[in-house]
Amino acid sequence: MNRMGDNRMDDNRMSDNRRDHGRRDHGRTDDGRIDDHAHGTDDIDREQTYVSMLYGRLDAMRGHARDLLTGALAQTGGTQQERSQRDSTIRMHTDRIAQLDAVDSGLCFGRLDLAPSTDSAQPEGSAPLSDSAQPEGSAPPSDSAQPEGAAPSGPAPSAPVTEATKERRYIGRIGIFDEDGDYEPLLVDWRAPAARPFYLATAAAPLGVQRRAHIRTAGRKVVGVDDEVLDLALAASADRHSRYAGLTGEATLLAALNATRTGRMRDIVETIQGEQDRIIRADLGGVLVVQGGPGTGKTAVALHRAAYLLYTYRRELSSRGVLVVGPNTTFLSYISQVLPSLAETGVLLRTPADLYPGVSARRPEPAEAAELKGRTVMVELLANAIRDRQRVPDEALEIVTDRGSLWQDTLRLDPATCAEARERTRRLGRPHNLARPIFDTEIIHALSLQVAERIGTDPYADDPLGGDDAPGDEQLLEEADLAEIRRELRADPAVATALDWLWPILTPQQLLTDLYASADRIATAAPMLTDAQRALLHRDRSADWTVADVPLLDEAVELLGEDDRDATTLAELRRRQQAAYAEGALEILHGSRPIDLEDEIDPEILTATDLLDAGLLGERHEEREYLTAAERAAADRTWAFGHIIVDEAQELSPMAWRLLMRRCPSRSMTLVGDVAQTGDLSGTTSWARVLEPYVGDRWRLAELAVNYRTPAEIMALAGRVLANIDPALPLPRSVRETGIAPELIRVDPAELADRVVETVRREAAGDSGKQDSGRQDSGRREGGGRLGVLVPDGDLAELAATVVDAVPEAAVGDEADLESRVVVLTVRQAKGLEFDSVVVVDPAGIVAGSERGRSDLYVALTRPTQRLTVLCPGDLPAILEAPVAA
Ligand SMILES: Nc1ncnc2c1ncn2[C@@H]1O[C@H](COP(=O)(O)OP(=O)(O)OP(=O)(O)O)[C@@H](O)[C@H]1O
Repeated sequence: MNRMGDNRMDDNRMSDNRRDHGRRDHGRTDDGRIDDHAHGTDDIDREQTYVSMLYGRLDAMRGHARDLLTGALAQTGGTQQERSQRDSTIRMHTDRIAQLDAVDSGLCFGRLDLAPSTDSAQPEGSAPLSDSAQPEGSAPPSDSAQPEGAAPSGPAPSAPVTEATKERRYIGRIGIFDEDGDYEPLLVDWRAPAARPFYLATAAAPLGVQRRAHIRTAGRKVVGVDDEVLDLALAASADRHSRYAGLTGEATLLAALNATRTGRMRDIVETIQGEQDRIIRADLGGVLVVQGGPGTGKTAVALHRAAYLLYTYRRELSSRGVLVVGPNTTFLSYISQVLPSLAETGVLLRTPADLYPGVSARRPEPAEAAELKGRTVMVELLANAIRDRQRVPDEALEIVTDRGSLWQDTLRLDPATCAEARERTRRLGRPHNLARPIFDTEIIHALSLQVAERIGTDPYADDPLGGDDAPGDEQLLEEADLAEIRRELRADPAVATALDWLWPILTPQQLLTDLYASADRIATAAPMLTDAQRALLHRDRSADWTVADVPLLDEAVELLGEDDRDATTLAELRRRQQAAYAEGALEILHGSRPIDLEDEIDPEILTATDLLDAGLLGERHEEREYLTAAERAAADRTWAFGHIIVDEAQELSPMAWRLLMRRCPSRSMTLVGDVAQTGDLSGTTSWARVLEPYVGDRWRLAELAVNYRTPAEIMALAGRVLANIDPALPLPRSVRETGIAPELIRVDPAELADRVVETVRREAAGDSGKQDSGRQDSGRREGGGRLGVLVPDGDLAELAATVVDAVPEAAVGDEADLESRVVVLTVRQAKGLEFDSVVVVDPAGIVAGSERGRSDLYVALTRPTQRLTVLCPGDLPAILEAPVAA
């Protein structure tokens, strides 16, 4: 295992009232070369002019893409190949329009003023920086600026830099080039090497940057410019008064961190910090583990890394696709906007419950059962269960054949023949379903000998006078006759029934359903388990699948061999996806038609929706080639992804790791998580243990140590719980203080529900009732935003009902709408989420609820961005009273 460069920041906490620290003093640092204005309206006006120009270009690019799409949609007929080509073109233009729509908000967010003739020096321990504004060659980036360009592959060489780009470089969500002027970069994609100094430059290592500006916009309007001057002397003097050196774009960062949450995660492209940037841009190959405490930006980093990899290694990844695995559907919907806002739509987002195509595992089950199913002993158990289905009858099987009068008879398969056929077949070591033809051959052969004996034996073989056969040659049938008999036996329904009984073709679903439903089958397959463990597996035949069943289904396919029926399902899935896609293309085109058409549709103007009728749509459905890698991968269990990113990776069971590793034979993976937050019993507390079977010690570790979410006051309380989990685990340092202490409230257990409602009403109404420093921040809305109520598993139903009674718009449990003002969840359901204000109900109940209850409480306490209230029925639990770990 290699540790990536030291990512820790020293003493970098900000409080709201210090947010102006580090802003530039324009008078002191003007180098005379850069057009310098007083910070204020002049700055804003100047940036507005530039930003408006960029939007003009964006609109032109969109208009062009729309015209191309309209043209492609208008084409009809042609050969199969031409139609297929046309559909790929339609897909490309549709995606392009969607991308350009997505980057409209916050198109340009940064500016670098560079020292004259200074190359951006390469930061220590990082990939080389270059002045190139695009990832490959001198053409505009194919992914962002133009769909038809050559796709880049691998880190890019430098491109020549013009005087203009040396002096001032604008950074944004996509690259835009001056098509009328030598393709000079007007806006540099944040992922391009040329944008890197925006994230990495510091006063101590300015990388050629003299000034960095964060441009804040609302819609297309510039509303603020936050400047930083990267001047060592100025920074040194400021640092003497600062406790938070090392952060970039402090003012913009603080505004983002303090902003009221919406229930959807935002991208952090404007304020990525140096330690995060190094992870985002780490090499594609190998396994990278990102370990970090709560709120350190692991999820944000993982998603931006996906966008970066797709940009930099597009050729490799667009054909194999990128899979992002998150803990549950609520979490996926929480993060669902991030990649589209970065103009990346081709990533497949999945929960562990959805990794087996065609199965959506939603049934909850006891934690102990899930833990047992997550153990690797299940591989042996499944293999046993399959062997158990390869039967040998206790007595001879009678098969009444139906093959014409010649040899219509009852054949007999005795146990010894069946056992021998089974043994010979097993010895070849093929998966069960794929071995069936071999078993069939063995049995058919045995039966054909029986038939031959009955109809082909020479009655006079022993009679030297009875015929012209040589003495002892009893068989009158020739090989061709025997082959005919075998063919007829194969076609005989009675023989087929016998074969199905002896060696049934099984789907993984059948295998597991039959196994779980039979105590006898479980006993045979699981001699290594205790009675109590075997009882955990037993369940009703009609019960739905659980998350822990998914890796077992997948493992079962490996042991059984692929079943043809999966291919049929796949074909149907593809057909439906194509239909949905074609409709989507029309919708997008309709949605992004020129604004002036919205008001008054001109009947003279022909739009693509007029040209593409239902018949054509139907024809388009026949085509298969234009599915993206992500869409094809979603329906294909055997798909090998180009890269896999796993969030909350500490929660995966050993069996789930086996499944994921099968999906990524190249082992190009980013695993983000926190071993202090592991809640599932089958999750891990050691990355080395998880990875050893797959990559030995050949993996890299990057650590994130700064908490961007949870204020210092709340982390001090959470630190007590962490020290109780493991005093050796480091507590991430909060980047900011709010001056609001968490409230720990003892309540009468009999009044718990009432007190929950009272607190929810108070928080939802915005009357926090707490001491506040009186500071008001631009991004902060006192009492506004989202409230999370986190309760012990067993209390969810009752407490949620009480809360919904009082606050009808409250959302509850699995798949809750996170945009609701109030959301009631168990801690497990709140994994990875955050709220402006959190009410943790019954911490002792949360701790007692599971063997990993202390980790659950740690997770619960670290969800707020602003305020925390803890309601404790009875006494305060000791775990919250313990001294803060050193
Ligand atoms: N560089 C940054 N700029 C702005 N916001 C950031 C930055 N880094 C992290 N954040 C914000 O901090 C919050 C926590 O980030 P994130 O959810 O990615 O953390 P995490 O490490 O995955 O947390 P957990 O393990 O607790 O789920 C999010 O609101 C995220 O947007």
